[in-house]
Amino acid sequence: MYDPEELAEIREAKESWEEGTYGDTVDRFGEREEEFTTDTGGQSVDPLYTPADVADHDYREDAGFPGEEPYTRGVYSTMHRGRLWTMRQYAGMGTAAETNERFRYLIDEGSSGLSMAFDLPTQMGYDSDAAMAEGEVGRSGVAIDTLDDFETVFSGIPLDEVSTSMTINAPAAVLLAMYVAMGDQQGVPRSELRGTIQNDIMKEYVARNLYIYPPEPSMRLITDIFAFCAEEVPGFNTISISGYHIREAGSTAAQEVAFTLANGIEYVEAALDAGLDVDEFAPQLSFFFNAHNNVFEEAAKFRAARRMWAQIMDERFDATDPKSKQLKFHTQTGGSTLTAQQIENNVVRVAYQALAAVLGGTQSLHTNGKDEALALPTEKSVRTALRTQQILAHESGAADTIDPLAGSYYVESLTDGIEEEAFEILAEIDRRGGALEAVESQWVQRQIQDVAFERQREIEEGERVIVGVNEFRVDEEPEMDLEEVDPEQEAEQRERLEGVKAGRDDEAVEAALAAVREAARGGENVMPPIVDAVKAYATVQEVSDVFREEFGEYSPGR
Ligand SMILES: C[C@H](C(=O)O)C(=O)SCCNC(=O)CCNC(=O)[C@H](O)C(C)(C)COP(=O)(O)OP(=O)(O)OC[C@H]1O[C@@H](n2cnc3c(N)ncnc32)[C@H](O)[C@@H]1OP(=O)(O)O
Repeated sequence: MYDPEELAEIREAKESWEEGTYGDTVDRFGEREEEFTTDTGGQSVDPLYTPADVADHDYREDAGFPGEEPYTRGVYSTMHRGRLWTMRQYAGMGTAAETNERFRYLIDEGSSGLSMAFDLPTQMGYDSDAAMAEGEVGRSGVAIDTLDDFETVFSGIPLDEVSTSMTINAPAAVLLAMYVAMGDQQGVPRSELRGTIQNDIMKEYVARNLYIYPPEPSMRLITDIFAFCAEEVPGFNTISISGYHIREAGSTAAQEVAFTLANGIEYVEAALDAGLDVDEFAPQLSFFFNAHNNVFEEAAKFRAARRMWAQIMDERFDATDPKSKQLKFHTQTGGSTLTAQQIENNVVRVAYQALAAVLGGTQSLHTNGKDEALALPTEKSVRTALRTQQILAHESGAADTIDPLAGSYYVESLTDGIEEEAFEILAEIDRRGGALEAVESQWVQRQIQDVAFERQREIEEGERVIVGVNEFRVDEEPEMDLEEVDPEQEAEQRERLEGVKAGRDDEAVEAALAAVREAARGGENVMPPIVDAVKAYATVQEVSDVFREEFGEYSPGR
């Protein structure tokens, strides 16, 4: 990209700067650290970057233009100038009615998409009246037992006007079926439904641990969803391949990218093995990443991930539809970076993390509430979190030009570095027989644990400064006004479920569940019978139990 002669001059001038102007000062005063590294320690950070650091860059091949391959600069041609990212605050409160209230509040305050958090029993395919559910109903999100709960959650919310993301994995097929049934009830054509189901079982095995079935049938459920959506709900994102939890478990930024894309590759291969055509399902794959504190490293990570996915889809899978190669992603600010000490400092952390996500070209963003690591966020902290996005969108200028960090010698070098490291990890995963093998043998988990352990040591020994935790401490009682879950609501939800069960047509439920079983045993797509079952008010657990009986349950460490 640069004239070789000019480059040689720059290199020479930099050497003389290093020896003279800079070197003299370092000799006299030193620097704050012996070695500077990126937040996750993967790359050392030089004092200064120059054109020499991007000398081997080919602008068109490595950066290109927004909306064009390799999508380094963004998946859409106008990016945030054309449409701001979706402000999508993750929420789910105890009962369906409370969740409906919070959703309406968020929409009134300017949220542009919904993101539904489910309680643990729902995420594990249990109803609120199951013994396993005791003490957990409505705690970490909303309890959904039947379509009746969905009707309450979405009351007054037209599904053709708002897109909804659902953080549901093992029982994703059932909740997707409920969303489709809800749309049918509201008279919204299926082709107009917009949203995302997380549906990412691989990262449950790696980091989040909310799995039910063994890998093979889990993959079958996922590819059935891909096929069903391609036919019936083509605008829905069928999966949100998530690096977020991998990073929360302690990975580096490069590992986050590598393990997430490796899981993506595993899904594409499973779908191809199931006989789908790559361009039929790949446009609706979506991704989900974390944003930690190092603004430049994080922005570079998003750029690298886009460039890598385009290459993988092109070279490995021969995708031809441009949409198959566009890595669209949601970002959530880093939960593990929040501190209980001086809780208001979290607002500042979240703002930097959100800036990184926007500079990195995110499609959708959740900004954490300052209290989110401790409890469900209060209405006030949710509002501040949303306002953080609105200030970024309307006051900071960060959304006014596309990929503004491109061309920064530093950020381009970081982008290259993350890409290189992540491709090396992908090659190692290939050598180990693919992502599933690497996860089942615990290799992936061990890689993450090693980094997490080292990071914890650095914090404990004061090598890594966490403001308010190991430095800049104050001696004060944390002032916290945390959201509390009403203990009565568990009993209320059980009664509600009992009422639905008493009022439904049991024979219709039996027949619908039998059809689900038949599809599970045979090769038919399981989605149409699940839609029928939820319309008959079969519960999440009743459908999940059919699969438990047919597929068995997973226990790790075979
Ligand atoms: C931690 C916690 C836990 O563990 O419990 C969690 O997991 S929370 C996990 C929470 N997860 C989430 O919330 C995941 C959210 N994910 C998503 O929303 C999706 O997967 C996403 C990342 C693809 C974003 O989808 P989205 O609908 O918000 O945004 P899109 O980018 O698809 O844009 C919406 C529509 O606008 C169009 N559009 C957007 N921008 C432009 C532009 N500049 N020019 C022209 N068109 C544009 C798109 O083509 C699309 O249209 P069209 O639709 O017609 O193509």
